Parts: sequence; C-alpha cells; structure tokens
Amino acid sequence: MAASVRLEKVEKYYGTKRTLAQVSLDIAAGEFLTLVGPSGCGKSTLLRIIAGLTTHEHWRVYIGDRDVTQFPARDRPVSMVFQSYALYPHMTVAQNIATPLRMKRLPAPARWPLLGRFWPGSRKLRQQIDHEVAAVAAQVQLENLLDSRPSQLSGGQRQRVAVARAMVKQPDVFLMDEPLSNLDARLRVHMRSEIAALHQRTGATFIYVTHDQVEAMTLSSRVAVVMDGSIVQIGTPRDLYEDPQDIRVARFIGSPEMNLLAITSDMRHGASVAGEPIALPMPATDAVVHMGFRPESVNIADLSSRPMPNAIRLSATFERMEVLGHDALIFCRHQHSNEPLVARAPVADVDRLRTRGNWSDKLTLQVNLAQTFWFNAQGSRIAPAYTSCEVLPIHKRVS
Ligand SMILES: Nc1ncnc2c1ncn2[C@@H]1O[C@H](COP(=O)(O)OP(=O)(O)OP(=O)(O)O)[C@@H](O)[C@H]1O
Repeated sequence: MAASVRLEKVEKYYGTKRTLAQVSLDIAAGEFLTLVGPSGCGKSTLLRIIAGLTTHEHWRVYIGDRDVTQFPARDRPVSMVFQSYALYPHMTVAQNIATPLRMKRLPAPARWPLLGRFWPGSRKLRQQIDHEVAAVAAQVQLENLLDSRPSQLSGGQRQRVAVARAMVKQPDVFLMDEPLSNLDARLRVHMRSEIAALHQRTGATFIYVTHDQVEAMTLSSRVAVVMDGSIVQIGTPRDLYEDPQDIRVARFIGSPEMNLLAITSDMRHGASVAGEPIALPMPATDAVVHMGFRPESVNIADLSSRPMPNAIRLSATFERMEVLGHDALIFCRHQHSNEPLVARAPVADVDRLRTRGNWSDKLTLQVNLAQTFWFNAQGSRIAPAYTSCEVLPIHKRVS
C-alpha cells in the first residue's frame, strides 16, 4: 500500500547552524519523488526526519492521514535504505533481511540467541519470518546467498540485501539515501532499472536522495531541488529542465550544464552579451542580468545546416570536442566568459568543420533566442518578451 507524506515547516538546527529552513512538502501516495542538490544541502536530514531518526523539534510529519511526528522510527510505515547499506557484519544475509520483522514481531526475550528458541510461540513466528525472508530474497535474486555474510558479497549484492531488508517490512513509503552511489557506472544503470521496477511492483511511495541528476531525471515523477536547506523548485523532470525558476536550478539540472553569460547593461551604453551589443528583451536597467541557453539551443553559424532566424550571434574560439555517438559536444571559448560555451551538434556537422580544417579559427555561435533563459542579479528567472528582442548591429550602439 502507498501513503502520502506531508512535511510542515521543518526547521532543523545543528548547534547554531541552520540545516533546513522552513521546509514544507506534499508527496502524493505512490509518487516517486527525488531530492537532489549539492553535498551538505540537507537532503539526508530531510529523509531522516521522515524516518523518525532525527529527534523532533517544531515541525510536523504526516504519513497518510496520521500525524506521526511523535512516533519513533520503528512505528512509522517506512523503510530506509542507507548509502552505506548499514548491514550488520556479524549476521548472515538472511538474518540481516529478517531484522525488521524480528524487531516488530518477536518480543525481546524471543530474540535472545539461544534461549529465545524456547519462548512460547516463537517457533511459529520464526518460521513465518523465514518464509517471508525467502520470498523477498527470491525477488532480488539473493536466494543462493542467504547464508553468506556481508563481507563475502560484492557491492551490488550488498545493495540488494539492503533493499531486501527494506522490502520485507512491506512499507507504505521507501526512503532511499543515495543507494547506488557506491556502485560502478554499469551496475548503477542496471540497479536504476531495478529500483524503477520495484516502485512499479510495490506501488509504494518512494522518496529518493541522489547527487546524480541523471538518476533523478530518469526515475522520478517529480524532483525537488534542495539548496542551502530550502526547496528551490519542485516539479517534473521536464519542468525543471525546460522551465527553471532559479539560476541554481538551471545550472544543476542538465548535463552538460546550461551555458550562462553575464550581460552588462546601463541606460547610457545599452546592453551587451559577452561584449557584443544586444537589444535586451526587457527594459535596460543598471543591473547585471544573466542569459542562459542549453547546448542544444546553439549551433555553429559557419555551417548553414540549421539556419536560425531569430538568434543571437557570438564569436568564440574552438577549444575541444567530445564525440558522444550521434551527437558531439563542441567546447568553445568566448573572450568575456570564464567558462567554456558548449554547443551540441550532430556529428555530421563536426565532420564538415573538420574537413574545412579551421579548428583554430573563430567560430560564430548562433543561440536560438526563443530558447534563452534570463535571470536577474539575485538569480531569479525573469520572463522577457522574446519576440521583441533583436541583436543590435555594432554601429547602433549608443556611445
Ligand atoms: N549529526 C549532525 N551533527 C552536526 N551536523 C550535522 C549532522 N548531520 C548533518 N549535519 C550537517 O547538516 C548539513 C546537511 O547534512 P545532510 O547530510 O543532510 O546533507 P546532504 O545534502 O544529504 O549531503 P550529502 O549529499 O553530502 O550526503 C551538513 O552541513 C552537515 O554537516
């Protein structure tokens, strides 16, 4: 069964340092919500608060209709998978998986190593637990490893044990804290699809933490971007990619990163993008604004394969390229930008450039104006009237 999760006004301090600032969040039953953000922004703390592993201060947590704020972790209908897997090294795989059920169903004396066997009724309960452990182990292909200890397992197998231990409790909500980060790249891709399948099979609510935006974009129904203890934006992966409301979200989502150029403007001289004059698609102010554009919104004007009628042109010097298969990334340097500008181009375009042998020459980049993003000095998105924007020829610059 799935349950909704609601957080109200989570404000968490460690000492005098504020880790979470008034975070409120509504997650629908059955949703796959991913928390992404840079290291130390408060993602794990948020998960621990939902799990009941962080002592309560002034916030409220609801799971389904129930206010579970005061419930200890073991009484919440949640299971957590930790980044380190947190397996018990002295226990076998079967014992590790069985732990949540033993804690929930067996009274303390029945859990004692030897005497527990003689506790009235414990034999039947143990048999039932063994049966459930075997069923879950089979689902994650661990049935042949039930007697092994964690030290005898590979990283991927340990990760499966951690997931199986979470599954056996049949929780309404799975909390996963970077469960794939210790795996190599190939196994990560494989386990990613297993997690997606687990979500589909159980129908439970998933709250997932990751640094990895590809994981976030491919798994989630919604993604919340956490920065400095606050949720900066929450939406579908597409919303975040196509409609970032904050420059930090624009930078964080998308690989390679969005290109950003500072625009200086003043009432006397007009505006310029990276040193080239431009008519701003908003009233000129004495402020710095930033123009952003994705690599796929740029093409190389020297090749006329994709003409762009409403474009900003920038001159840049070729630096290097990365061929990805069908596409290639072309990294260029603009004299007014510290970061390289990246264009994504079909490999055919790259071949044509190569045959011209002008790699060291200046290239002209065209940026599709309708696909530009504008941010004010504070980093908030501003919505210009793109259609009224045109690039000024140099002689029209006010001097
Ligand atoms: N028990 C603790 N005592 C003191 N400070 C803590 C404690 N737990 C977390 N913090 C601090 O709170 C901040 C947020 O930590 P948290 O683990 O939630 O971040 P995160 O976004 O999950 O980071 P990462 O991606 O690196 O795991 C960090 O600055 C961290 O040092």
